[in-house]
Amino acid sequence: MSQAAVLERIEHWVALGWLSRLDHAFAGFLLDLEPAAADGVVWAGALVSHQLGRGEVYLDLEKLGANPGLALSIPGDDVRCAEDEASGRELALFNAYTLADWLRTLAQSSLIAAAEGNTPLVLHGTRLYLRRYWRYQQILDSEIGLRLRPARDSLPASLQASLSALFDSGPEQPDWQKIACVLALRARFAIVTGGPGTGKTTTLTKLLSLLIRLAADEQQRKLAILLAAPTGKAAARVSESITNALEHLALPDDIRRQIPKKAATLHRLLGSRPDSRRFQHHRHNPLPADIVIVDEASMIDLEMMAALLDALPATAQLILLGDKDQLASVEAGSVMGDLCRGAERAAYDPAAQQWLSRYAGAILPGAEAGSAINQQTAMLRHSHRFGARSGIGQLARAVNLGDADLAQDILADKAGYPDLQHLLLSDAADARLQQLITAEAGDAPGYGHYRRIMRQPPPDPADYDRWAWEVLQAFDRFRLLCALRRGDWGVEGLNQRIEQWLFPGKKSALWYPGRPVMISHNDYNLGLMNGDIGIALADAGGKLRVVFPDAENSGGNIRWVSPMRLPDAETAFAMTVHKSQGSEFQHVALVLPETRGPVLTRELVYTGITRAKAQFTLLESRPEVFKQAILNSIR
Ligand SMILES: Nc1ncnc2c1ncn2[C@@H]1O[C@H](COP(=O)(O)OP(=O)(O)OP(=O)(O)O)[C@@H](O)[C@H]1O
Repeated sequence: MSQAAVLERIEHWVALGWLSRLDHAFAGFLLDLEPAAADGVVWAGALVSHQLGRGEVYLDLEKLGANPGLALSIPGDDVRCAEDEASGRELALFNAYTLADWLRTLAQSSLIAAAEGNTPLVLHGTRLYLRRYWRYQQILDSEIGLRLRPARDSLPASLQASLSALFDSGPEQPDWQKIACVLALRARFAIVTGGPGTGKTTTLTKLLSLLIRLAADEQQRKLAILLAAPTGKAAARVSESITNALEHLALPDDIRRQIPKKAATLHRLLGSRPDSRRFQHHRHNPLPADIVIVDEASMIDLEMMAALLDALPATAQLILLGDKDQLASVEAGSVMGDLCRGAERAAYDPAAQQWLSRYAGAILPGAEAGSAINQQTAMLRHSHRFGARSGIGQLARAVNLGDADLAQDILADKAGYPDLQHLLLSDAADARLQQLITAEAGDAPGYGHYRRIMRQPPPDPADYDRWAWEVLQAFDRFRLLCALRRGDWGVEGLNQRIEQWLFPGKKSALWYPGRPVMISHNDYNLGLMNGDIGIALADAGGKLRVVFPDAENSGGNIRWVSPMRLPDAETAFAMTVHKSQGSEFQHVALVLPETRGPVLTRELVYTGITRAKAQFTLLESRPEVFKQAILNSIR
C-alpha cells in the first residue's frame, strides 16, 4: 500500500469510530519520520496509540496475531466482529500477519528499537510500547525490584513483643492484618490490598508503630514518613481514617506523635508544576523520606507511579494500600491490579513462609510460589465494616466473585437486606427516580437533604463558613453514579433532569445557588484538582460564589471561589463511577444504561457498590444489564 493509502485506511477506521484522530496523527508522524515505513509499522503505531487510549500501556502482538478484534476491543464488546460481516472484513486486514510477521516487519524499521535509544517505539519481546511508557515500565521494574530484596533476616526480640501486643489472637485466623505487617517489616516494598473495611488503615497504623520502634532500636533515629493519596478527597479520607484508627490503639505518646495524621495528594507530594508533566521531586531531587505510603493505590496510573518511584530515595520504603478489585485509573496502566495479580492465592515461597511462621505465627496452606511481588503482598479478607447481615458487603462479594445469579438473589432479598434497594425503571422520567433523588430524610437520603440545608443560611454572616461546610457535608451523603457520560442514563442526561427536579425555577441560568460542580482538570493557580467538588452558594454579601473544601482537609476549612474562574466546571449531581473512586457516601444509587458496552464491567459495578457506606440502590432500565456487567470482567 502507498503511504497515502495506509493513512486513508486508518482515516476510515477513525470514521468508523474504531480509532481516534490522535491515533491517525501518530501514524502520520511515524510516516514523516520514515517515509518508506512498511504498512505494518504504521498500523502498529496507530494501534499502540489506540491501546493507550483504552488504558493499555502496550500493544500485545501475540494477542493481535491471534485475534485482532479481541486484542483491540474493536469494534467494541457489544458487537463482536464475528457477528458483524463488515467489521470482520475490515479486521481481516490483519489476517496476513502472524506474530512472526509482525515481529519481522517491526524489527526492520528505524522507528523501533529493542531498548535504549531515541526511537519513538520500543519492542520488548512481543510487546510494542511508546518509548515514554516503556521508560515508565523500566522505572517501575527496577525501583520495585531493588526494594523487593529482603532488608533484614530477623526481627529483634523487642519487636516480636510489640507484635504480640498489637495482635492478640482474635477470631480472624490466619490473621491477614498481622501477616501484612510482618511482610512489610521484611523488605522496602509492600502492598496491602483489601476490600472496604478490611482494616487497611488499622493495619497501616500498627505497621507504622512497628517501623518507628524498629528504627529507634536499630538506628536510634526518627523516621521521615510521608503519607499520600491520588486525589484530595482520598487524601482527606485517609487522614480521617488514620485519626480514627489511632483512637482505638494504645501506643506510647512518642510513637503516636511520629505517625503522620495528614495525607497530601500525590501531585502535591511530588511538587507539581503548572503546565509541566515534570515534578519538583525526581531522582536528582528525591523526596525527603524514609517511608512513603500511598492509599487508594488502585487509582494510580503508570505515569504517576513511575514519577513517584523516580522521586523515591534508594533507601526509602514504599507501602501501597488499596483495593485491587476496583476500577483502575482512566489513564493508561492498571498498576495496582497488575502488581496484585495472584494476591488471593497467598503464593508465598518457602523463605516468605518461614518468615511468616516465625513472626506472624502463620502456617499457610501450601501454594505454588508466586511472583517476587506476591512475596511482599498481603490481601486482607475479612470486612470489619460489613458483617454477614450487610447487603452491601454480600452484594460486593458476589459481584467480585463474578456470581451474577447470587448477586441478583441478594438484590431481590429485600426483607433480608434493608440496606439494599433495586428499582427497575420504566423510562428516564420514572417518578420513582425523581422520588429517590429528591428524598430529604430517612436512611436513604437523596439530594433533598442538602437542598434543605442550603436553603437555610444562618442569620449571622460570621457563621457562613460553618454553614457552607455543612452544605458540602450534606451533599456528600448521597451520590448518583453512572456508567456512561452520554445518553438518557448517562451523566449528562441525568444532570439535566435532576436540575429540573431540584431547582425547577432556575430556568436556563448556568450558575444558581445549590449547583454542585466538579473540576475537570488540575488548576494549580486555584489549587483545585481534577475531580474536586464544590457547590455554588450566595455568600454573606449575597454574591454567588462556589465553596470548596480546602484541599486534603477534612477539618471543616473551606474556601470561596468566583464562578468566573471556573469556566469548565461540570454539574455534578450525577457522576461517573470512575470519578467517584476514593470517595464514599452514605447512600449510593448506581444507574446502569439500557445496553451493555465495553465500559460496563464487573470492576465498575463493584467500585460503584463499595462507594456506599450504609445504603445502596441499583437502578436499571433493563433487567439483564446488571447480570451482563458482572459477567464482563476487565481481567
Ligand atoms: N482486627 C480488627 N478487629 C476489629 N475491628 C477492626 C479490625 N480492623 C479494623 N477494624 C475496624 O473496621 C473498621 C474499618 O477499618 P479500617 O478503616 O482500618 O479499614 P479500611 O480497609 O482502611 O477501610 P476503607 O475501606 O475505608 O479504606 C474500623 O472501624 C476499624 O476500627
